[in-house]
Amino acid sequence: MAAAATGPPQQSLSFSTVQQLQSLPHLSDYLENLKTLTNPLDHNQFFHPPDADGFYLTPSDVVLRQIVYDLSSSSSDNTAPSHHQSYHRAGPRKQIFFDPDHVRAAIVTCGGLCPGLNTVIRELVVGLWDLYGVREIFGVKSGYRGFYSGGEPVPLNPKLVHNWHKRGGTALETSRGGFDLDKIVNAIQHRGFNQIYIIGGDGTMRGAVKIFDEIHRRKLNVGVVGIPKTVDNDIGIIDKSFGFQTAVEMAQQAINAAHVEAESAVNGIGLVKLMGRSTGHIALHATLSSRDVDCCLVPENDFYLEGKGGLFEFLEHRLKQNGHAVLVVAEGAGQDMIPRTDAQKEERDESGNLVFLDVGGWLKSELKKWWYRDHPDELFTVKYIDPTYMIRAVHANATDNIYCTLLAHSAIHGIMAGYTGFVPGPINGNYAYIPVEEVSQAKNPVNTRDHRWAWRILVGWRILGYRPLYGVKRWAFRY
Ligand SMILES: Nc1ncnc2c1ncn2[C@@H]1O[C@H](COP(=O)(O)OP(=O)(O)OP(=O)(O)O)[C@@H](O)[C@H]1O
Ligand SMILES: O=P(O)(O)OC[C@H]1O[C@](O)(CO)[C@@H](O)[C@@H]1O
Ligand SMILES: [Mg+2]
Repeated sequence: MAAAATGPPQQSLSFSTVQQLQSLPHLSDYLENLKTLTNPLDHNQFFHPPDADGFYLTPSDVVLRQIVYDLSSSSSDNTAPSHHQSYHRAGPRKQIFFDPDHVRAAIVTCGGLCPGLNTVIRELVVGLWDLYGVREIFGVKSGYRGFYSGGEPVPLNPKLVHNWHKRGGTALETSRGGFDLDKIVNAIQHRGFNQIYIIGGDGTMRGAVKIFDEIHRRKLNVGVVGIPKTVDNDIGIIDKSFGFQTAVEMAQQAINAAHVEAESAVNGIGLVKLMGRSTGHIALHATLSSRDVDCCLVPENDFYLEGKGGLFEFLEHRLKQNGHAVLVVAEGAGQDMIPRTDAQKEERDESGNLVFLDVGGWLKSELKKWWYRDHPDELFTVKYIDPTYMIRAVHANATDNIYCTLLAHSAIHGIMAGYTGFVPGPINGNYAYIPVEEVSQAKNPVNTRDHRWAWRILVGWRILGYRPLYGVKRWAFRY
């Protein structure tokens, strides 16, 4: 192609990056003489395509982790080993390592709720049943503790779960805490489970690593797969977690209400608190998609209230300019600024997560103090909306439902093929198998530094005062 008449000078650049294939644990790593069978999909009239060779995946089918490179740079982050990694592609294999007649699958959900949990459970059941002919599928009730306490696992079948994708929550129930490794693995052995599907967030994945390690140590013929669930979208490597988009969509209702309330008052502020313990993805995406939000506070960026570049100065400006303002805050933002008693400093939930204080309630009271101190004679209103569980206690939207289905089926194909200690997930749009240990350590903060996300950085910069005070609406349109 001819070089453009104007524009940057063209350089000849070469691209030779060696991709390291991330090894994936397999039952044959520690068990000898495992029998293999031909995949029953071979005889499935709906699945078996004319070109069977192209249908099944082999170990040479990989997904690249890094697809964006700076070809002119040899010393940039692009050379970091993690960016050169590739992962096995998810999907059915020609040979399977489990006889479907001998599979006893267990499904468990742990941690907080997330839209799509029931869809994943449903699709695990339907997929195991219809694709592979598995008939012994059990739901473990109430999280990790359900393996060893609280009654018998529930037998599951397609008829029972047929409409579960239309229900929020988890029909298997969930809980925090109760992780007792020995009791869990003893129960797995005692009940004869040989495929364990563990659906949960970062804490759950750390537990899954321990279960996988213990099963490995005991040399059990048991496959373990983690299915990452986090409404906060705080799990790394994968593109995003299921339920996140649904939550962002649900948050719009709260933002709309805050906007209406703010607009309808003199010097009105609509304040919305959204979930996000350590990451501000929900707050940020809800902000940017709404176009009604003036300021978004996320845990990844510190902010301050008073003085030049502080939140109050920004709001003062917006109220003068626009008569009202909408503020969105992620629950994990500003936690260091809220006064805590000694008891509150120590308070943790059953899983050991620090219990957060209500940043929304605190901000509301600080805003009022500020306004009436500086403007004693002017009207002012703060309407605080905390939709908390309303954004996650719903069923998944259409996009998340498809995502959950692909995740569940990827998990089944992987475990039937003998892989274990892995997580299925989309990387750059393609489903891959990632070692659960790697996923359990990978975080996914909002990237406030990368130039590709300049529009995001502005959200924080504006508050810190490095930029003129512009609303998100205006900046978001520019990019
Ligand atoms: N380091 C760990 N080792 C073993 N088990 C853990 C660990 N961290 C958490 N768990 C267990 O995992 C389960 C879920 O953990 P947690 O309550 O932190 O939720 P999560 O999986 O992080 O989900 P989310 O935070 O998205 O709601 C609990 O049963 C908890 O005891
Ligand atoms: O009140 P629960 O059920 O412990 O869950 C609240 C937490 O769970 C999450 O939804 C997911 O970690 C967080 O955003 C929130 O802090
Ligand atoms: Mg968590």
